[in-house]
Amino acid sequence: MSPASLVRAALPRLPAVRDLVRIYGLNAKSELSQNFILDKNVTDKILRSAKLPLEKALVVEVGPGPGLLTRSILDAGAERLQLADACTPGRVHIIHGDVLKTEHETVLAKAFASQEERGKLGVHLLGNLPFNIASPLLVSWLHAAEAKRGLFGLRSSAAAMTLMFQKEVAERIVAPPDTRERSRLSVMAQTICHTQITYEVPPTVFVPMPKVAASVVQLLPRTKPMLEHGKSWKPPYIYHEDLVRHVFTKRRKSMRHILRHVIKDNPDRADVLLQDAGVPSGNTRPAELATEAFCQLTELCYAEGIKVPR
Ligand SMILES: C[S@@+](CC[C@H](N)C(=O)[O-])C[C@H]1O[C@@H](n2cnc3c(N)ncnc32)[C@H](O)[C@@H]1O
Repeated sequence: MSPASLVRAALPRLPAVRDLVRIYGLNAKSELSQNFILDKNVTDKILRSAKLPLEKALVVEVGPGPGLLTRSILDAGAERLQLADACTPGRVHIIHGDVLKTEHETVLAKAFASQEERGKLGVHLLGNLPFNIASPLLVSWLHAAEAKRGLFGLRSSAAAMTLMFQKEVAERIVAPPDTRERSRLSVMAQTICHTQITYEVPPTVFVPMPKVAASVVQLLPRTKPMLEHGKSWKPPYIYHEDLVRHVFTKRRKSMRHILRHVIKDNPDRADVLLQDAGVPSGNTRPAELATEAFCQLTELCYAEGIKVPR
């Protein structure tokens, strides 16, 4: 028996999640986007498809609900929910609160007794996210990853994210240029991370069954950020966000048209900037633009002090 399985064998058995749901009379609340997975085969598959080395990692799970995904995380070797806490002392720390309002520092302070310990572990953010807050949460993490802040600032390789989204949102996050799904979220995410769908989850595995399917997306922060291009300065990510958002609000227009309206006092500059950013033609539409070209355009516009409508 391996040491890990010895520890596991010595622990009291956790009640089955289906029993916990029954014992505590848990009802999924739609206002909290609660759709639970009560099949461990599914949560194990989510973990396996993530292919993450979790043994030496702090795993931060958002919205554990009845805790089945939590069990799969623990079985994958990560550090250890209330009942799970009692059965696996010290491995689970629970923070009650709105994830959008919880400071990363609160999580770090719960997980690590000292500053020195923080550098020793990688961080993985995992979760079957509440669909109603998934996109704003991801964007806030992208900002933190870009700035190497909080949970994303512990090591040179920033925190990996393995997160379940509504299928349609997942497809937007990973969408390459020239696809129907290509959107603001695709460019924002792909500027900072390598993205891929690792697992498609059919609606039938959730209780209650949602109207839409879900997909697990893995986002691995790039070691060489796209917004730098070897320069000693870089435009703020928030400026990039403003430009990308503005451009996609006019997704049916050409890039030339959009940019000419942004640079009202010198519209003829638009073609030069697009050319310098490597955009093949002024007629290119926002969804056809590669992430690299968006980043170059952001750099050029920022360097020229161009104000982007918010
Ligand atoms: C889709 S359920 C997933 C539950 C569980 N992980 C599973 O897979 O069965 C989303 C969970 O996030 C929680 N949640 C909803 N809004 C939240 C918020 N703003 N902050 C933290 N958790 C939230 C819900 O209570 C629920 O437990």
